Amino acid sequence: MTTGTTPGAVPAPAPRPAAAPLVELAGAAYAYGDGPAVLRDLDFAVPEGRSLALLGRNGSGKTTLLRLLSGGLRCTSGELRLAGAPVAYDRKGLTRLRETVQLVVQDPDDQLFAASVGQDVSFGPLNLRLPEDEVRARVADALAALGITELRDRPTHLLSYGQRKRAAIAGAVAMRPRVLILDEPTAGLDPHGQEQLLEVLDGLRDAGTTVVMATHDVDLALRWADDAAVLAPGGPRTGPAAELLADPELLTAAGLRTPWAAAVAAALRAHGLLAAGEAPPRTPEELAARWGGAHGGERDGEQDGVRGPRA
Ligand SMILES: Nc1ncnc2c1ncn2[C@@H]1O[C@H](COP(=O)(O)OP(=O)(O)OP(=O)(O)O)[C@@H](O)[C@H]1O
Repeated sequence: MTTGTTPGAVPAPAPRPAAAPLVELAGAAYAYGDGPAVLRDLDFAVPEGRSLALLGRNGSGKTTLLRLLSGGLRCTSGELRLAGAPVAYDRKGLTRLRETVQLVVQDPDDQLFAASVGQDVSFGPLNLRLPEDEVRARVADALAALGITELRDRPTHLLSYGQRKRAAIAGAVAMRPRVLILDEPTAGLDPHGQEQLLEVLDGLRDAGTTVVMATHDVDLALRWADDAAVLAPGGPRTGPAAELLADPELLTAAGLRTPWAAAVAAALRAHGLLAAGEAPPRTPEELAARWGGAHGGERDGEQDGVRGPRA
């Protein structure tokens, strides 16, 4: 096992063994206690090997859905399936699920509990009773992937909020999940921290990890995600992020605003500056580079370093 030093450099997960979706909810419903169903009749398969942004208004059930997918909550009806087989909520079944699916909750303080970063990140692999060398390699790789190798011996309570977020994500990454789920991971991060985190998540996805992120940030979702899942009153809609987040009816129904890039694309089209089928700009930098005249680059040129979803 190699121990990488480049952020985002983690070993690729094992290839998919089954034709069925790796993780899916089938006919799932969930209600807290005696309360009304938060989610009902939910069929939701996580598109594999891609990045997915989960969006919806406050209280629409994003966190609940993520907890159902990761086994923290159990459907009140319907089922969670792993590679086509219903998940057994016993120790063995949940261990198997957690080897495949890892959830990073929104508040890192709900996830970090060991004295030092290294101890915290090693907790999951140790729990799997992996050999010591393997645990060491996983911890080193996860810390490197998150760019926090130098924080290994730092007490967790002395970390900044952004560092705690990274440490919590490293703990999940050390489990080498094939599906990494994050609940609002960019909330509370400054713009630089957000960009760094998105690069880390891109690195994980490019290494083969499926990355699912709940977010309220439609601009970030459109820029970062391959796919989107929008929790709307009629049920969730899943599809290419560029398609769903340019659907005004869906956005209105889900209480989401129009992403900046979608509004700019509509304006460019209205002025005949964007041909049908031509990719719209995803960022202000790309707008300036392609349409900015003296302020930007070539009209058809792709600006180096401009981030965008994969084709
Ligand atoms: N522990 C709980 N007990 C009872 N009801 C809960 C609990 N957690 C969430 N709910 C309710 O379930 C519904 C969905 O909540 P959830 O946290 O899944 O939504 P969300 O889309 O993640 O919201 P937000 O965008 O505000 O984070 C809400 O009506 C909420 O009040």
